[in-house]
Amino acid sequence: MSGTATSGGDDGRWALEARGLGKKYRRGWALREESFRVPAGRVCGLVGPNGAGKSTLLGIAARLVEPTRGELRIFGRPVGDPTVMPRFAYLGQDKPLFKRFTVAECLRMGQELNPGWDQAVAERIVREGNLAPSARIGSLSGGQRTRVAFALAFGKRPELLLLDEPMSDLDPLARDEIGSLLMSEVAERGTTVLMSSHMLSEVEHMCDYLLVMAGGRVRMAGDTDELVPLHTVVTGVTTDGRLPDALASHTVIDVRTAGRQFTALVRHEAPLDPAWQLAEPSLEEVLLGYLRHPEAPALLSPTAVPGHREEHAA
Ligand SMILES: Nc1ncnc2c1ncn2[C@@H]1O[C@H](COP(=O)(O)OP(=O)(O)OP(=O)(O)O)[C@@H](O)[C@H]1O
Repeated sequence: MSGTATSGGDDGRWALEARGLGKKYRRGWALREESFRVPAGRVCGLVGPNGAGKSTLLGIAARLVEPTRGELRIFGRPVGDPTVMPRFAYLGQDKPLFKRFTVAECLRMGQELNPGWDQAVAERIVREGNLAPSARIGSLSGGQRTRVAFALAFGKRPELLLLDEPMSDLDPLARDEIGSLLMSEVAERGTTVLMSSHMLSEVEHMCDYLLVMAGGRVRMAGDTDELVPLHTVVTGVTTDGRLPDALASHTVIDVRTAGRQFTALVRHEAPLDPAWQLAEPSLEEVLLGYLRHPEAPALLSPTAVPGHREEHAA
């Protein structure tokens, strides 16, 4: 983990720390006074169904959305603190680039606005997409515009990258290339990434931390390595069409029956019946279980709970 507690009272161990963070729109709460944290140096997948509150959370972190309640800290500083802005880059779903600018002019703007600008990195991303520096943004395809937006985000050399469904309009090759670039940034520079995505295979491949949301609430948060092994896929037989009583000793997240057989994703809280067939689920299976059942009891690992002391995070 790359973040450290720094002088001046800020605590760099937590890239994001939310306490009672809420956002209410006229039609209701988009984020319901939630508390969680994301350690620095991690790639955190932000997962949830449409309308879960993911963009709202990313918008609050990027200072585009004003919270109604609570507080969000970035690297230990309140999100409104002027020292926070240069430390993150945000890539929203609509990527608002100036359409009349050329690609080169966009990069020049990035250079002028950002003191730590890395022109070589930004140019490389543009070049690998075969984009002419003289091409106007308005003439580019959606995926090509996304590439320029990525060049601007990476060129800023941020400590925190806030990405709202960043790769949804990239072709498979560009997706693979930008994904690798993201992973090498994380490995080389300890950049923290908070990335919303509906592509569970992408989340499984890239993310080592999770924030699962539904209905404006956090349903699961923590280290993937800690969360996944708390679950088991149990297969067994029903009795007279009923699920076995012993299943009720565990938290059942998702259960399906086919003929006399049942398959359940459970959070095991006691030894599991040896008559059942047991398997460790993939991250994708766990995510699907929680997405299908947003009413399942929330699961936050200690690292994800603000105020919880975490020795190995220091
Ligand atoms: N500017 C806004 N004004 C009013 N309501 C809003 C606004 N932005 C979001 N909402 C509402 O807040 C809730 C959460 O929306 P949000 O965009 O954060 O969800 P999301 O998880 O990012 O969804 P998606 O996966 O579809 O992008 C939704 O019910 C949405 O209608």
